Amino acid sequence: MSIRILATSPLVGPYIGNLGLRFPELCVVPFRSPAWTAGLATAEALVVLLSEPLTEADLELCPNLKVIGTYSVGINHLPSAYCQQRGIRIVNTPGVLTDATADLALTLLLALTRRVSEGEALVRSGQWKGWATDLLLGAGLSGKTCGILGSGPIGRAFARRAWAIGMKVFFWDREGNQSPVDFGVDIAPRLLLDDLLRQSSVLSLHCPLTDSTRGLLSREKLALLPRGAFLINTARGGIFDEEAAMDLLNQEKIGGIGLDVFENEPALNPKWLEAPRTVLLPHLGSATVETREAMSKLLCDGIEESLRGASE
Ligand SMILES: O=CC(=O)O
Repeated sequence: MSIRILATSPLVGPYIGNLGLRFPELCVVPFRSPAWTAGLATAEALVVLLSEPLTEADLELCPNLKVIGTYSVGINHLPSAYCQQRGIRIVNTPGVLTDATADLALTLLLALTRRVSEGEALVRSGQWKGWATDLLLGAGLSGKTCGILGSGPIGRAFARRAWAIGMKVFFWDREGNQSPVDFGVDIAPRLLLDDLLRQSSVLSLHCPLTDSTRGLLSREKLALLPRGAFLINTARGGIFDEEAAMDLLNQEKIGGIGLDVFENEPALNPKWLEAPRTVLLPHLGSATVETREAMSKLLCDGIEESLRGASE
């Protein structure tokens, strides 16, 4: 039987299994295993994870390919321009992971500013001597400014959360676009990047990784942040210069960094493990049962629609 749908994971929930009932030519095998490579020759649909980058050369081996489903909202691991040229549809999972990702960004921000990891480590170490006036004092957020890079659904969802804890919100997305952003509970100004950086006590990244956002926050740009600012990234590694951010952190110019994503993850720069005032998570933005199931459903529905649409 020749393979029509080539997936690298059963995903969360019953949806890939159900798709297999309707398309028996579905096969789940590890990414880049010999069986996966062999399946490319007949595959009409590929299902991959965000940690499984596809190249043009891979897709050259798929003469029948109609659709690629990625279990992520980000599509920076796929050759989009090539897909467009060949009429290969990309199905991703926007919308359903918005709240989970914004929740995680807020979790990082609160954990960082209220020194949650240090407090927990102290309690678990058995060294806690009791309540003290100056024990692990953190930074308050109410009344402070929050700059948000990216005014898409996740940036706006994070803005609502920042607003709810009393922060004053500003956005930036594309240079030159200065129309205010209505984020559902308030309307926030959109600033030029340098102005936003100069004013952000907290900077949270919510833009995709593209040719125009890769390396966007260079050493010079990061240096514009006010002394003691907090940087949160739940978007993608590669948007800011990690070495420069670590230098600014060590010089106490940056107050703290909360990261869910890294350049070259999971092989992170070992300096992160030694860096002070950081909270580091293993790319958990969409990691709730409800969200991952909703992502599976959206992805499998999109694959089915693409295959049926193509054969009708
Ligand atoms: O990072 C997570 C995603 O792109 O879904």
